[in-house]
This record gives sequence, C-alpha cells and structure tokens, in this order.
Amino acid sequence: MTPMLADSYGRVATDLRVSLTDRCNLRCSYCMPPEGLEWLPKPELLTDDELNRLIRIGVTILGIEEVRFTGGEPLLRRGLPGIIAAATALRPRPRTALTTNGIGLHRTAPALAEAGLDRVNVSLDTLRPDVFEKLARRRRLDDVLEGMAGAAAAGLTPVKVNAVLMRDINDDEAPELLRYCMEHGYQLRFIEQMPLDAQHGWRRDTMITADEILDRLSASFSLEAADASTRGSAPAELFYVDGGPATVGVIGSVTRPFCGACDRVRLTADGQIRNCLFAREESDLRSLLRDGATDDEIADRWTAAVATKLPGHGINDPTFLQPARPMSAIGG
Ligand SMILES: Nc1nc2c(ncn2[C@@H]2O[C@H](COP(=O)(O)OP(=O)(O)OP(=O)(O)O)[C@@H](O)[C@H]2O)c(=O)[nH]1
Ligand SMILES: C[S@@+](CC[C@H](N)C(=O)[O-])C[C@H]1O[C@@H](n2cnc3c(N)ncnc32)[C@H](O)[C@@H]1O
Ligand code: SF4
Ligand code: SF4
Repeated sequence: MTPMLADSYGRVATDLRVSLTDRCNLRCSYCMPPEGLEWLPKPELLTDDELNRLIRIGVTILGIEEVRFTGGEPLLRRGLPGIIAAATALRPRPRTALTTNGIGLHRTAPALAEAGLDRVNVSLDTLRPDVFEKLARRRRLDDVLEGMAGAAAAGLTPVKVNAVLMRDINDDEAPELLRYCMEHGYQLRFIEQMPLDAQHGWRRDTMITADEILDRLSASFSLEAADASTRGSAPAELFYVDGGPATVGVIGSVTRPFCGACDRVRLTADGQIRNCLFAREESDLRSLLRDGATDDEIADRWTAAVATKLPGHGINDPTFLQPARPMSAIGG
C-alpha cells in the first residue's frame, strides 16, 4: 500500500494512538492536579461507532498497522471490548495494545484478550503503598499489581511496565522496581518526565534524566546496551540486565529524543488529529464526521494533518511552549 500518512521529513505514521477518554481514577502528580481537570463534555466525545469508523479509515485507507488504546484511563471507557473487537476484525488486522494504569485490569483482562487485544503496558512508579498514595493521590497500589498479574494470566503479553521517577519521591526505587519486574516476567521501562502536566510543574533542573536512571541501575545491576539497529521507531532504548535475557528500557524523551524515527499519530477522544504529542495545532475530524463527509474526505484531512508534522518536539528550544492540552487529554 502507498504510504498515505507521510510527513515532509520522510517519516510515515503507521502507529495510531487513540485516546478513549480524558478521565482518570488516579491523579499522578506528573500528569494531573489533585482536583482533576474539567473533563471533556459528553457530546464532544466520539461515540463508539464514530471511533470505529475513524480507526477503520486509518487501517484500511491510510496504512495504520498498530492501534494503541490510551487516555486518560482507557479502562474507564465502557465500550472498550467492542472497540477492540471492531479494530481486530479489520483487514489487514492491526496489532493492538493498551496503555493503562491497571486498575480493574484483573477483572477485564480476559474479556479484552477475547476481543483480540494483543498486549498491555501498565504504569507503575512505586512498590511502596505510601509513596503510591503520595504520587497518584489514591490508595490503589494493590489493584495495579493485581491488574498486571491478571493481564499476564490472560496472555496479554509481553506486559510492559512504565515508570516515571520523580526526584525525592520515588527516585530511589529504580533497582527495586526492576527486580520486581524481572521476577514477574514484566518488561520495565523508565520514562523521563515531560512538560505535559496540566499544572505546568515540570522543571528541567529537577527532572530525572536517562543518564541518572542508568547510573542508579548500574549501582545494582550490570547493564549492556542492546544492538541499536533493532530499535526501529521504539521510544525505549533497551539494556540487557546482568547478561540478559531480561532487559530494561529507558525512554529519554527529553535528553535523548527519538523524533527522527517517529511513526505516531494521535486521535483524541473528541476527534482531533494531533501529528505530535507536542503539537500546538489539531485537525478536526469530528466535525467532518458529523457533517456527513465521505471516508475519502476524512482520509484527505488526516493526510494533510500529518504532512505538516514538525521534525521534533522542540522541548530543548528556548522558544518551546507546552501544548494547551495536557497529557491525559492528548493520549500518552
Ligand atoms: N516523546 C514521546 N514520548 C512518547 C510517545 N509515545 C509515548 N511516549 C512516552 O513513552 C511512554 C510509554 O508509552 P507506551 O504507551 O507505554 O508505549 P510505547 O513505549 O510507545 O510502545 P511499545 O514499546 O511498543 O509498547 C509514555 O508514557 C510516554 O511518556 C511519543 O510519541 N513521543
Ligand atoms: C497519560 S497515561 C494514559 C494511560 C494510563 N492512564 C496510564 O497511566 O498508563 C500514559 C503514560 O503517560 C505517562 N505520563 C503521564 N504524564 C507524563 C509526563 N508528564 N511525562 C512523561 N510521561 C508521562 C504515564 O506514566 C503513562 O505511562
Ligand atoms: S498518568 Fe495515567 S493514571 Fe496517571 S493521572 Fe495520568 S492518565 Fe491517570
Ligand atoms: S515528540 Fe512528537 S515527533 Fe517526537 S516522537 Fe513524540 S510524537 Fe513523535
């Protein structure tokens, strides 16, 4: 198929990240303020049918090969199994994945697997209940751990685990998290905090960098960089732990950006296409949908949206401005 979602820097978007809701049942301090946010009004959200149609256009007309469901917290979306089933019924069948905080996953994992979901990424920043409560502002650590186990038992593997380290909160926990994940067969990745929180609390001088993460891990494990040629467009740089085969990943979005190999495009829960996590402009597919546009007209607007993608996120430029939408409303 001719690549349709190409930008002017030679990159082609084949990975569609779909935000199913901007709501969440946690309040991670690097993402949301304690009081939550003003949620998108219901009439502005795409219905399941509208979402399914856009995913179908992405896969069958525009060359999307992988669909990632995210949010907000995607498990809060009632129609999730049906949305997954509609995506996996498409031909060519896209690979599917879910990025979740894991709450409730223990219960829903079998139904999600049954609907055709291939794998999950679960966010887990700490193994200490008091630190979890401080970071996520809810007492739900056990639910998350149970959710990860449920996903593995349902075959939603590999279970990848995302951890953000925050200075003086959980930055001493890197080795403990890695040991836990290795024991349970999960693939852990540490993520550099990005300036995407609604309360604009990100500070370059306090963020934990990829170099620091690697230093902390190296005090307890021997790490050997995996062959870079196998990385492709993956955000995580992989390191073999103690000779392998277990690996740990580092997602250095700020200090080791990977935008040159980006293959992502995002659809927000209210039907806007964003060609980058940090885009300051969006393309409105919802109005087209609701005005009776044809599949080809929708595909044309989507193609034009990706064509204007910038070469990188610009976080390291002096003129950088954080996007108006926070991470939870973009779809992380
Ligand atoms: N800069 C940047 N960071 C991203 C992007 N997508 C995801 N991330 C960061 O990487 C983290 C992990 O993302 P996930 O949704 O778990 O999945 P992934 O790493 O993209 O994908 P897989 O490794 O294929 O499972 C997110 O929490 C973000 O912090 C992106 O497009 N740009
Ligand atoms: C926005 S959440 C949405 C999915 C789900 N609620 C979850 O937490 O996995 C997706 C990912 O973004 C990460 N994230 C949120 N805010 C971030 C930030 N400011 N910098 C880096 N990663 C962030 C989270 O840790 C999570 O792994
Ligand atoms: S990172 Fe995920 S779980 Fe945490 S507040 Fe944001 S959307 Fe919710
Ligand atoms: S910051 Fe933008 S260009 Fe860079 S990898 Fe993420 S989505 Fe792609």
